[in-house]
Order: sequence, then C-alpha cells, then structure tokens
Amino acid sequence: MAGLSKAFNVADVRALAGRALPRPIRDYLEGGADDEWTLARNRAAFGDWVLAQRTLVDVSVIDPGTKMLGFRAAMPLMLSPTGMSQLFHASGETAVARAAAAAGVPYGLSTMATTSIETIAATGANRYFQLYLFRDRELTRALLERAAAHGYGALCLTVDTAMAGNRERDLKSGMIMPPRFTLGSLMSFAGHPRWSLGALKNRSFQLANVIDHVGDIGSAGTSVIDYVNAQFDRTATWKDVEWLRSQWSGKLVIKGAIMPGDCLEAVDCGVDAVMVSNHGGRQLDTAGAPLDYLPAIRDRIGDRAELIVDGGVRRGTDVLKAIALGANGCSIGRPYLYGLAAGGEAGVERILSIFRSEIERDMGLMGRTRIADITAADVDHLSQFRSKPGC
Ligand SMILES: Cc1cc2nc3c(=O)[nH]c(=O)nc-3n(C[C@H](O)[C@H](O)[C@H](O)COP(=O)(O)O)c2cc1C
Ligand SMILES: CC(C)CC(=O)C(=O)O
Repeated sequence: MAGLSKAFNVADVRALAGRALPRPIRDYLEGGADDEWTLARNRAAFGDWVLAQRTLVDVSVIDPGTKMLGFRAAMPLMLSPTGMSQLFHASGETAVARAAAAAGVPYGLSTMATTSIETIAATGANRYFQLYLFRDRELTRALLERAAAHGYGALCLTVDTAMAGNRERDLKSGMIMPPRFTLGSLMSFAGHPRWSLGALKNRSFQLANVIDHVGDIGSAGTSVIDYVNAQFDRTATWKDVEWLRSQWSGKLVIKGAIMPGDCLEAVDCGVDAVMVSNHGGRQLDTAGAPLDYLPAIRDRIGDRAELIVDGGVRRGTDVLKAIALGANGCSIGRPYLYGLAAGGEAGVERILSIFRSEIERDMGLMGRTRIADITAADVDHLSQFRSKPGC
C-alpha cells in the first residue's frame, strides 16, 4: 500500500486506518467506555515520566531481544488479543499472526477471533491463547484442549470483562456483528468501497472458536455488549484461576488486573505473568492506567511473575519507560489493528518495524544496549525531575 511507505509512526498508520474504515467499525476499534477518561489516561501516563539520556557509551551493538511468557522475542513487545479482526481487514488474524512471526514477537489469539485456533497454529507464530470464561464450562474445557493440542505456549485469562463496558460509540453507531448494510450505515459503507468489497467477499466471518457452542454473534443481529452480557460468566472468582492452573500445564497469564493486591492474588494462584491492563480503556472508565500502578505492583510481587504493560503504548520510548518501571515488556492492541486496517499483513509488519526501529534507536540514545540493563535509574517522575533535575 502506497501510504504505508510514508507512515513513519503509529499516528500516521492510525490516520490511514481511519480513512480505510467505515465509521461504525472505526468507532468500535477506537472507542473506550463512558467518557473515555481511562482511554486518554493510558496514553497520558507515559507523559508523566522522563527518560535518562546517557552519553558517550559504546552503543555500536544494540540487542532489544528478550523473553516473555516463555517465548524468545526479538523486542520487548507482544500483540494483545483482539476479537473479530476480520472486521478491520478480510485477512484478519492470519495476517496478524504471520506479521508477528516475521517480526519475532508473540501473538495472542482471542477467544472471540474470527479465525480458528487450528488455522493460527498453522502460521507457526509464537502464540498464546486468550480465554474468556463462558457460562458454559464445557466450552472452556474444549478451548483449553484445542489450545494445548495446537501448541499454544501460554493461556491468558482475561479478568476485566465480567460484564461489557459501556461503549457509547457502539451504542450510537448501532454496531452489530457481522456488520450489516442498514439504511443508517449505508452512507459510511458506500464511502469505503475497498473495505465494503472485502467484507462482502469474506464469507468466513464468524466467531470461529465458539460458534458451535454459543452461536454466531450476528445471528440475531446481536451487539457486542448484549453478547458479552449473555454469554460471559459473571460468577468467576480466584477459585476459577486455581482451577485453570490445575488444568493448564503451560504458562498461565492473567490479563486485566491493575491493582497491586489483585496482582499478588494472581501470583498466589500460581500465574506466571500478569498483563497489567484495563482493556485499553474499554471497560471501567476512570480506572487508572497500567503505568500508574506498575511500580507498586512490582514492589508487591517482587520477581515472582512477569509483568506486561498493555494500554496506550504507541512509541518505543513508552516501552522503555515501562521496562524501567518494572515491566518485562509491553503489549499493543489498537496499533496493530491500525496496521491491519491500513494494509493487511504489510500494515501490521509496518507497525512492528516502526516499534522495532524506535526501540533500538531510543536504547542507543539512552546509552543502553541490552534490555536487562534498563532499570529504575533510567526513568524519573516528572514531579521529582522538576524539583531536582540532573540526578
Ligand atoms: C477492537 C478491540 C478488540 C479487543 N478484543 C479483545 C479480546 O477479545 N480479548 C481481550 O482480552 N482483550 C481485547 N481487547 C483489549 C486488548 O487486548 C488490549 O488490552 C488493548 O487494546 C490495549 O490497549 P491499546 O489498544 O491502547 O494498545 C480488544 C481491544 C480492541 C481495541
Ligand atoms: C468481542 C469483544 C468481547 C472483544 C473485546 O474484548 C473488546 O471489544 O474489547
């Protein structure tokens, strides 16, 4: 895609995606809950920290490689699970997984994906499976078995979705799955012929991993909000995490805890990693940003588990700040979906190469050549920095 070669940062790719997508789909991708305060805070939290710029260090060889969730990763970045990726481009999850494999970063397949566990396994990507707990516990068991049988190295339980967040953009746009050509949406779809053609040709659009058990989300023109509230298990507690631990022998990850006490509870249940996340601001509005809690979480759990920061990560400097504050790495959702919408697999590759070059360049400019060398000494809170600069 021509525009991609002139996209130099995530914001540029986001602008391309904005042009490619009809309004209801763009709103679903971009939206947060209620007043979207948390959505904005996720991003703003990174601005509260400054990086230390150390000079005259030999930075001729820089290695941004690391390990996360048991996977070797070419950089401290992973792809968060996102539902229904075929909404954004007909090539959907397969394109994302292929781009992740090419860039050497782990990919999380969502329970709510439009591509099956088996199809994504065939891409050879380093992959983990994200689980939503359905009211139907047999479905959960079946998903676990399929993920284990198809080489998913980690299981990631999302815990911030007991009920659907109040996404008013979706309520206003009347987003139902799969998208339908209604009178209201017609203008928007007509204005995006390339997307509309892809969507029309894409007859495989369905919730590929759960359709046999709970039906297609679009069968009755269901909204995402109604579907989540009807199907997800609201009774889930830490006992279910213990149960999952007993059922899954690979790495176990909790996604969606941000409070230090919850993270400690997760570690006590035997999880290997916490994705410190508020679901990209899509669930509880006015919840704090992952970065706000990160130092306290690391303090509380010590080295007992990996911490992955998820939400608002848009620059290499964001990733490096999170690492300095105690994370093992970061994870992105919307940025790779922008890439997918803007140019399918090539678009996701572009996003990952932007992050890779930013991380490497910023490490060099910080005077750090290895991820393991980045510590709390590399970052300062803006308030302290203003009162005693130059430490
Ligand atoms: C369109 C979309 C769909 C998502 N679907 C899921 C999902 O199926 N499971 C899940 O655990 N999180 C889901 N998330 C949340 C992401 O995994 C991730 O937490 C969030 O996008 C991170 O914030 P960021 O978009 O600012 O990077 C979704 C996010 C978006 C934007
Ligand atoms: C289908 C949804 C439950 C996916 C999701 O988690 C989201 O839209 O944030």
